[in-house]
Amino acid sequence: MIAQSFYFSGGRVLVTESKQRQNEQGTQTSNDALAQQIAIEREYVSMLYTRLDQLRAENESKLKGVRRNQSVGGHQNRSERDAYAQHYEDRLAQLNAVDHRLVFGKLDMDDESSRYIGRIGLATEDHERLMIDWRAPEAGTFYQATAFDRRGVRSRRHLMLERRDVVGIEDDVLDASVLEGDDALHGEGALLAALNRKRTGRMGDIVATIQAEQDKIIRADLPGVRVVQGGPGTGKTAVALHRAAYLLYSYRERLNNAGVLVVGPSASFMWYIERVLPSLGETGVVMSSLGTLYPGLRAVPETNPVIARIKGDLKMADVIKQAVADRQKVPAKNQRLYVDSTDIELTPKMVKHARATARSTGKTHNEARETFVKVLLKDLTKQLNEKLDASAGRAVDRPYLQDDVRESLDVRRALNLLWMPLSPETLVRSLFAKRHYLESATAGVLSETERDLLHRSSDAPFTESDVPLLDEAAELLGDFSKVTGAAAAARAVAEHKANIENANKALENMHYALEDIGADGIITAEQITNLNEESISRMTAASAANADRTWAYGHVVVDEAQELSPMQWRLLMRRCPMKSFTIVGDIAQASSAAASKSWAQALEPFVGERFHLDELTVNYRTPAQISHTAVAVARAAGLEISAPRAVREGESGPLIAEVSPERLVAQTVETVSHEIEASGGGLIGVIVDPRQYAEVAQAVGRAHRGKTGTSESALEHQILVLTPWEAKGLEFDVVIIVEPAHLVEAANGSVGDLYVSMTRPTQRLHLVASKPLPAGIN
Ligand SMILES: Nc1ncnc2c1ncn2[C@@H]1O[C@H](COP(=O)(O)OP(=O)(O)OP(=O)(O)O)[C@@H](O)[C@H]1O
Repeated sequence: MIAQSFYFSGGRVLVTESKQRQNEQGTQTSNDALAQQIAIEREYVSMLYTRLDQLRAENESKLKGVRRNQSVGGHQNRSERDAYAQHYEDRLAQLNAVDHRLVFGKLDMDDESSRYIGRIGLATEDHERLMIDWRAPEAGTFYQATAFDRRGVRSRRHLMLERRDVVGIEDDVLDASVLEGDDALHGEGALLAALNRKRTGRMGDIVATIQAEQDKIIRADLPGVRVVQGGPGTGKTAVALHRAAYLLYSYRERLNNAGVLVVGPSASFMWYIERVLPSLGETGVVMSSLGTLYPGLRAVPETNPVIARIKGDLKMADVIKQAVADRQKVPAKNQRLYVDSTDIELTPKMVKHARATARSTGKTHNEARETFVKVLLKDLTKQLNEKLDASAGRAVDRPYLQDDVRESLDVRRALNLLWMPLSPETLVRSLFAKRHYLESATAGVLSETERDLLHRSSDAPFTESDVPLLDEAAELLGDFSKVTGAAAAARAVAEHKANIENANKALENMHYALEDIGADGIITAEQITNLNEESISRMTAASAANADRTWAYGHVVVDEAQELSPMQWRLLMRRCPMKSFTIVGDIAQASSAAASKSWAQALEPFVGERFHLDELTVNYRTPAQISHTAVAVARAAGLEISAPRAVREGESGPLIAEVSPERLVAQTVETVSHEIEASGGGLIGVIVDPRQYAEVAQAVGRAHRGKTGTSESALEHQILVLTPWEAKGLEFDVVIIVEPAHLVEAANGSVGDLYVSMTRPTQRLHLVASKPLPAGIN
């Protein structure tokens, strides 16, 4: 395959040839011919943008029309119009999202036809095809055709755009006479240009330069569990997200309603990837980090790895089950209860019988409670009736008696204490805070030491490793809101009242906006409130799914999946009963204490051996010299890793500054200052062990005020100070690792965190050390 790149810049055609084939082939293409080619492409691309603008204008005007009429008419009409409005809004959002690099490829086929490949499909008003969506089957050849297997393609052209203008073209001539091997990179010039671009702190899409081994995974069928193993920088995240976009396109009917869930390790990682799918025109995907998988909760990290390992073990499912069973109590002895002024007796035997009947329903704790209460009320009423009959000396019909028993304070208190309605939060909180619950639930499962580690105060925040436990509890406890229905209804009424008040205030300010949509004077505060509440109730599948723990997704994408504990896997498997998963990760990068040792071990409890394993082998991120050193460090520590082939050579291997302990922080600050200049405004990641985090973050922040981000909510800064966990999955132009030996120490001697941190840069890696450097770095 011959790759020829031509960049057009400032009115000049710059010709570059990759692999220096130009001279060998003697195919010096004249600048005039190239300018002519670029002019042809410019004209076509300009026509595509005109069509895009036209479609936008059409959709905008249709949307305006629907909105103008939205508030009038009956409920049925309104919901139809809502559906239309939603449709136009979605389409408009998609058309707006694809402006940047709208088109990026062209195929010239053997039959003399041409196809343009872009972010979406475009056609003329007469349905004549102008551009094919990259996900369509006919676009597959753009990514898959090779000189070995041309698939009817004569030549593949990569178009490079700046704003709406074509600035370069690159042709892969699929010529079997100059076969190079099937693993050659496609559109190498375009690829390298993308890889050398400055990082923005946000991941971008790779749709223009997807490589063949990646494309095969992206376009794989929907059903089943697909694991993608790959070393650092091999494009696992990129592939996973593009696959989500592909599946949503190809299986829209099935996935639109069920939705797709994308799970990543941390909030910083979710922030890093959150723009990729919208840039591909897909907005309806639910994104969640491991800490937010339980609706309504933002869990804090679990800082103690031993606790994380204990809570991540599947044994915890039995612990939670026992914890729930422990809340279905039997009193040790008879209890005297007063109904009006008569006393009756609640015996352990009666409670055991009621409990067995309730449990045999197979319902959840909160639902089965109804049966428990019903059985006991019946027994107690019978007892009371007999007692009253005995004292009256005759049998009397007393239909009101069951109500008297139910309303007795004594009875209510007793039954509540025996089988309390519970929320998952209450169950898990008291399990860890109350010794007797903890002992009972973990007897025979955990050791005394493990139990002590789990014990904590009742006001401790929930951690990430509590999330699957809460989920497990929710599964066994069932719907808590039903039990607390009266309170919830009262809350809803109060909320509605507050909404009307807000709408009243808003109306005062909305005068002009309402005039614009032709509704001024027609709409009341009550109507606005109803409209808003309705639109909340017709939330998109994505937002509804996000708020609902029991939502069954059509597909789940798990990134950095090597970190998941068995309990986290158990939770995710519950989220997708169809077991349609894309799982990407690198077992060698695992650093969480609860992580599995292999994909087979991680998945076996849930799908047995029924998963498909793919491997990615090319490292697109890290320059070769840096990745060699990272691999050497991993191997010196006995990690078995297969090193991916790096696409690029860099300037050098890691740059090492060995200093005294007193100089460590100052040297770090100086390196940052130097790189602000040297990297020409590039993104700089300072990675430091949590124990030294505060000191380093403060020093760097003080020196570079306004430029430094030191928390997950400040990731848009040029300089980021992060722990290795937060840096997972991210990338920077320049990385500075502070005291590499500490990263190993903090991970109990494992080099996983250091290995991951060393593979974050796209350009340069600095190691600032006062302690001896770990083996493998020289
Ligand atoms: N085909 C491609 N074209 C252009 N850029 C690519 C391509 N494949 C990957 N990249 C880029 O390479 C970098 C690494 O990709 P990505 O983060 O997906 O790798 P990863 O395997 O998830 O890495 P890690 O496991 O180390 O976090 C990203 O900047 C991504 O955009």
